[in-house]
Amino acid sequence: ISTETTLAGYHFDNCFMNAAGVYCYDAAELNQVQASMAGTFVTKSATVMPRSGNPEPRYQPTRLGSINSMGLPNEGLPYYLDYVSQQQKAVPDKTYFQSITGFNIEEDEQLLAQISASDFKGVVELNLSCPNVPGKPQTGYDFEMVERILTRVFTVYHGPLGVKLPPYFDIVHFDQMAAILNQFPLAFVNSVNSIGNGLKIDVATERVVIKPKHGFGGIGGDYIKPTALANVHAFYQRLNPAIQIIGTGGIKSGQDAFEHILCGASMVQVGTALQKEGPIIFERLTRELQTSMAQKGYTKLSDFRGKLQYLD
Ligand SMILES: O=C(O)c1[nH]c(=O)[nH]c(=O)c1I
Repeated sequence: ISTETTLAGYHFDNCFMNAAGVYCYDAAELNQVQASMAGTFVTKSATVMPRSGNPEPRYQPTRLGSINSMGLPNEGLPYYLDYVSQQQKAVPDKTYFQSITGFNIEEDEQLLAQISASDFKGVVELNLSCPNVPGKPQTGYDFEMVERILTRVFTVYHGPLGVKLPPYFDIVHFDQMAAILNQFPLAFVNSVNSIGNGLKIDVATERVVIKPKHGFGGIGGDYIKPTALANVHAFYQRLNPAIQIIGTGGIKSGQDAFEHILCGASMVQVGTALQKEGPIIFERLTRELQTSMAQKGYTKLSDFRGKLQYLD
């Protein structure tokens, strides 16, 4: 029973990987995902200059998931390009993901120019959905801006590239975003990023649990799985089949991954649960997914990918 997959024309031995932001800040963390059963890794979203991010505490696990307002801390794109370049030489038969995010179109173009000038041979994940930089709106909710960004991006960059989207909650928004995304030769769409600007409260102290933004932060974990599944399936139904789906959100078991794939995902990313259990989680998730598949007589992901049935 195989959990291998293909994305952007590349083969991956396993369909599981980390979600950007989790276990991918530096070489110490990335090495652990690289050494795990994950099929590959994606780096922390990289910006033009290194960033220290928001004041701590800025991440809190909760009983049902997590809340974070990291504020885009990262070592800057050159750091990650160097790391990936090393891994391309050390472990050449794997394809890696570089996440990037600019503060405007010019920065997006600058980041992509840096990638083009490097020996990077992987897949770019353009993050359009960071909810935690004060004053920076979630680009994914500004449809005209998304169209302008993608028009510029595909004019200047010609390698495999996908976008990380925020969750949408309105059918008309799925229709409008799909109409924009279908205009571009995207390798994939990754749904979903955290549900932005949630609030977790410590009732004993009557205080919020993270410092930035009066305690407001992106929500991950069990809370967001129904929204994640809906976004995966909505785009799977609407997008040109050449644009694959990466499913992210609420995956903490093999069955959760099965559900994302049934909704149409070709790759699944793990955030909150990876943060809690560490990269060893990929062994359990892979085993559990294989068990789910075996119980249903499936031997490969394409046996059931996108085959969610309706009641009508
Ligand atoms: O606060 C962050 O760094 C962050 N946190 C998230 O939950 N999603 C994102 O895309 C980012 I860039």
